[in-house]
Amino acid sequence: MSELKPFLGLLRRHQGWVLLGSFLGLLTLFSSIGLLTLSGWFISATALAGVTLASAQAFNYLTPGGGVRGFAIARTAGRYFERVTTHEATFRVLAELRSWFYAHLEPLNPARLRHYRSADLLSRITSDINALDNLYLRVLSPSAIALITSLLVAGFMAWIHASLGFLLLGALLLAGFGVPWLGYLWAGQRGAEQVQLSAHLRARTLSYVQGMTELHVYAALEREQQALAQTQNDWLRLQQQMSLISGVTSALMTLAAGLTTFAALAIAIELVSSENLAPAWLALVVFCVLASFEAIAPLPLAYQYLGKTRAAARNLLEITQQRSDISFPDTRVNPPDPGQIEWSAVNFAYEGREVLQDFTLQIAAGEKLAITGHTGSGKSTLINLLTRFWEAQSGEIRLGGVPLNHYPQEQLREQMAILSQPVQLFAGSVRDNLRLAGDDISDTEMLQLLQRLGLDTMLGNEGLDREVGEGGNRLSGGQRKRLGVARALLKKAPILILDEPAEGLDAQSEAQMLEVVLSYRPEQTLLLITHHTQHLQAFDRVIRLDRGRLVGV
Ligand SMILES: Nc1ncnc2c1ncn2[C@@H]1O[C@H](COP(=O)(O)OP(=O)(O)OP(=O)(O)O)[C@@H](O)[C@H]1O
Repeated sequence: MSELKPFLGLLRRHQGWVLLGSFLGLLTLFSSIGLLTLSGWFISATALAGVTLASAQAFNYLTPGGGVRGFAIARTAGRYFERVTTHEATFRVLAELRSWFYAHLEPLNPARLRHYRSADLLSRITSDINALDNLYLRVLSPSAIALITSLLVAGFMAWIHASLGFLLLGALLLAGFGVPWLGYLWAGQRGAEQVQLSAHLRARTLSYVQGMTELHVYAALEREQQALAQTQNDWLRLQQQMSLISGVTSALMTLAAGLTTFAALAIAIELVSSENLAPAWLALVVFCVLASFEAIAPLPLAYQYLGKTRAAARNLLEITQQRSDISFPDTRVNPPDPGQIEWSAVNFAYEGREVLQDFTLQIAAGEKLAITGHTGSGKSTLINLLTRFWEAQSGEIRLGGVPLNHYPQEQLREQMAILSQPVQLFAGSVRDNLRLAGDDISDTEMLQLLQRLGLDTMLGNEGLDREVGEGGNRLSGGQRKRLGVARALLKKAPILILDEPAEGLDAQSEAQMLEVVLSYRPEQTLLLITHHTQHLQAFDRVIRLDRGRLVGV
């Protein structure tokens, strides 16, 4: 259970709401038991009082009647406020959990996250975190309430007669521990399997939806649908097994309540016969015993799903306990030569696969440099190292004359505007996407640049409000690229890095785009990665990378 410890710490931060919710839960349960107990006594006492005229006149109807009404009101109001506060507590804890998880996820560089699928990470941040609401709402608070209630109600019964007290305490402890424990053991690994299977189902569904065009084209739709249906069936089978367990444990609880009530009735009849108990108390005992089982009724379901909660907790901790291998200092640096880039004897391998060998290159501030080379020769890797998404195994990279690892993360990001491969556009308008480059960019500036890049016709009547669709899917490949180039150009940074900006562009659009890129910020250092060797005459230098080494500098 150690995996749940960090989450208990998070609960403590909202202990006011947590305790209030539990207190109201306790109050509601007492009102409910009190209502049934007092009603049982009131009905039988009233009936017995009516046997003779004298006893009927002497009987006080008002106080117990008021008590019944009081309990009924307290139960209704208590239930309402208990729901409000426990849900408030849960939502606060969930919000805290999401921020906590994201705060741990965000610093993990792509190198750390490469083994996770994005649908898997999404699943952790949504359903795994949601599964943790079971911990407070269904496990901790109801268990504490059940224990306190069992002790108090059994104490009350013992006050009536010791044998009734022992019977109720024994039955509540046995059923309250035994049945949930049985549910927990029986569910076993099924809860954990549910977590893995639903993440798998989500990832599979996502890739099915995203890849529908390819699946259609390759006539593989049916095969993928069958695989998806198989995963879904596995998931449903697991759900059925869990439903069977909850059905059986809930039946056991009802059986335990029935048997205990029956035993309590037998004892109470004996006590009434031996005149150790007033006859009117017979119904009180029966109703009180029956109602007290309400305290332990929710426990089996909670403990049955505890395995799921634990698996969700482990999933989250697997991410949050990772430390980024790349750390950034806090103090800003003062680069003497902003825009200058220098790689000195850099060696780099992805998990043992060598990409850069003794790589040395200097780019002067303001220089316009194009890097060409075969696919897979390591061009994009240069960007991965410059952004510190990955760290070189040896050698040094300097930016503006300062070692790269001396830059705080924010300052490092300020140094570069990057068009990555593939370009990432966000669902929203053209303006929303360009705004990422800076909040202070005016519409006029955006429109002028889009016009220079030949993108003004794409805007149509909507202008900058034109929606680009999810991932830019309402734009053509070439329009997406150019919009990405525009965003990179709009960012005021000493260095501009463009990875394959000409991909998907015809020769004329490519020449137009390069002309804009070279002239938009003349003082900016430009590092262009491309397979296209035409239109590079205006660059200061064109170099070629071959299997991680420079050739033809
Ligand atoms: N995240 C990664 N993990 C493992 N290997 C990688 C990773 N990224 C790239 N590689 C490998 O590193 C080598 C260099 O990749 P890189 O993307 O730098 O090449 P590139 O020259 O930019 O290729 P292209 O022109 O096709 O974009 C390739 O062999 C590639 O398979």
